[in-house]
Amino acid sequence: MTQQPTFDEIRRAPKVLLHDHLDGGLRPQTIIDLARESGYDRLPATEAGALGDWFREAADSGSLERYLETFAHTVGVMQTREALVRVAAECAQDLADDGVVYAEVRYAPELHTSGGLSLDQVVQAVLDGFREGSDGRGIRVNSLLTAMRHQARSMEIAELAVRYRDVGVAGFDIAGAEAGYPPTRHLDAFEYLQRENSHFTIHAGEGFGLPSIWQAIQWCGADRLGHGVRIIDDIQVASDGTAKLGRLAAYVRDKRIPLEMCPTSNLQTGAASSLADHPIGLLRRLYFRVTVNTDNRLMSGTSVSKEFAGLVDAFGYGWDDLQWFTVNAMKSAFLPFDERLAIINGVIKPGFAQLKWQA
Ligand SMILES: O=c1[nH]cnc2c1ncn2[C@@H]1O[C@H](CO)[C@@H](O)[C@H]1O
Ligand SMILES: [Zn+2]
Repeated sequence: MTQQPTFDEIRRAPKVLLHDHLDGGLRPQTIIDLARESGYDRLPATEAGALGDWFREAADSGSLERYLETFAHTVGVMQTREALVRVAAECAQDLADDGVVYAEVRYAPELHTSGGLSLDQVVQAVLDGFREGSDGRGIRVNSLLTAMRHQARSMEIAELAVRYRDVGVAGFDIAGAEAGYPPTRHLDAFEYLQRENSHFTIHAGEGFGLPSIWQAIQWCGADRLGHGVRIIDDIQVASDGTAKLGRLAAYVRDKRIPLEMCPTSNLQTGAASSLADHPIGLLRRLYFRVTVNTDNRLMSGTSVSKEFAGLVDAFGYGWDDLQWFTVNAMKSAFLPFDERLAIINGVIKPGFAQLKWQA
């Protein structure tokens, strides 16, 4: 009971994933296959092991902008219906193999139209892939549609998200380089989504600090924050460990605004310097609504189980902590309340109870 969860036990626990990019989670061999089929000739390596290494190393640059450059190769091979169905199906399979029972996986439809697909065709292909890959595997995967923050198509993408909301699109997001592209550039899209009673999350407080988080919440009305790590800039910790929250940090905690934290990704982009120093330790101690996520499984060589195992090592977390993160994530999902409750009470709690009992 007091033993630390092992990696194998963590893998068997029912987990929830809210922040994972479809174009950041391809299997290296799939990239190679799809590049060959489509004639994409710019891959930096042609052997799966070497290509996986290249992504992890290239993404480990200390800069969000350089990290994002690696997506040219994944997006480059995701331009046909067949490619999108395959990538989405394999994503669902890989998450199920990792023990994920509910996932919201995001991607930017506007990045997948250079082969002639319409935005609707892109969304339909990914929905079909998730359905195919989830079938019979004890996982449910919904889509989040992302708009790129440096582009001007957010209204179109928001409308797309609303159009598909009853058939597997759970919400909307904006992503891309943060500095210089404040979320308020897309205010019309967020106001439209609010009028439609729709859900959205915003990447904020990763490559840029508090003003970005403040805008995302107080101007745009974000339901959740992608990353949100820089919220610690609004928290002062005294030498005796007591913490004083500024007004924004207090608001985020009081309103139970979910933080979609992605520890390994933050180490690569320089948003945190080491796992032991990652703000997740403090934020968990202060009972912010922290969730644990992968961001980009390919670029970070990670999975939800690996993120959990890393946190167990760094902070000594036990089963109760891992269950708390998981229930937090399920409570924060863009699903109807009764469906969230059914997964918490019917899947998560019994699954963790069994593992705790065995440990
Ligand atoms: O951590 C991140 N921060 C900001 N943008 C990101 C991150 N990871 C991926 N993307 C961006 O989101 C797009 C759609 O999935 C990706 O193509 C990438 O440009
Ligand atoms: Zn992200």
